Amino acid sequence: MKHFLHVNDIDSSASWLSLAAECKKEPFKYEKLGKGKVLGLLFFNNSLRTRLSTQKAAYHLGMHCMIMNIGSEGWALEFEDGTIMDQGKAEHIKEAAQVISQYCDVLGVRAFASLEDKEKDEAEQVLNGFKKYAGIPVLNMESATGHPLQALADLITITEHQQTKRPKVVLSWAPHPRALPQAVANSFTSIMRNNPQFDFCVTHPRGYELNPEIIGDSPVYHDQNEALKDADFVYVKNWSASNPYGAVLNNDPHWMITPEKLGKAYFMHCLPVRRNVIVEDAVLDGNNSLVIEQANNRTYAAQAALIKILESL
Ligand SMILES: NCCC[C@H](NC(=O)CCC(=O)O)C(=O)O
Ligand SMILES: NC(=O)OP(=O)(O)O
Repeated sequence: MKHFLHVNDIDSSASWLSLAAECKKEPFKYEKLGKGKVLGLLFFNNSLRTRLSTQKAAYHLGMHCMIMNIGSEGWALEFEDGTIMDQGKAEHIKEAAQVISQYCDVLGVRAFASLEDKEKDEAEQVLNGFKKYAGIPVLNMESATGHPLQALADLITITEHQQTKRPKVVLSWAPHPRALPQAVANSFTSIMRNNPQFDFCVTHPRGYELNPEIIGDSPVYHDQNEALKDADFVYVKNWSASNPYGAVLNNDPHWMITPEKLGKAYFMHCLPVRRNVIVEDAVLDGNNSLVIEQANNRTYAAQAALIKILESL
């Protein structure tokens, strides 16, 4: 039984990319694989793309999909062991996960970082709680520290548009009014490092350092213009600071991506994106934006991950 929790669960980029391409060309090719199987999708946070593209992927695979906004419609869940549950939380993950697993064959979970307790976020309490107690394969639909389905869709998109053998790919921080998770930046960095054919670097203001274990030996620039020089793909994302954890330290509008900064490079963002805060209208409305195609590829990324899971059952 396979889970899809992290980009490291992509055992071979080449084979996953060709599987996704096969699904894009012929979406119903694996329709029989999921027949009679139920995919449960649990959302502790909002979603547009993840919810609809995963549901569409399930449809292509012949699976039935059950969706619950568990964060707002379900009982508040307790994740700690041995707690006296006399406060607000009505149900323990131990029962909830076992019950759900009787209804579903595969379980997708979206549970963002709290951005309050770094240790708990890094322990992936929610995702690992379901993995531990559900006993069925778990699909990460953005957890506290990662968004591997997004990273796979991004890898597909870059591969489809690259014009040279070793394109330069820059991950750039951009300002945002709210404190956002590091999950997207983490998974994008990990998938770039797992595919060293890309000339990858990161740029962010001081104070926004990502986890050093994830960054590894990737070059990091505090000067955005220096990082963007000769870029082929510019992947833009806000994330909150690491110290103090979850803080907004910088709102400098000079980090916003403009057509001048982008030059000839392609613009990428996972969406949803704040116009004229993260990126100027002219970039999103111009020919170099890949954001719509990235969102399209979410369906085939989810389909590839679900095929690998279904084949392991
Ligand atoms: N999965 C796509 C990104 C989800 C989330 N963005 C957000 O919450 C943006 C919300 C806002 O713009 O208010 C994030 O950054 O991880
Ligand atoms: N990119 C992404 O995961 O979008 P949603 O948050 O809308 O699912």
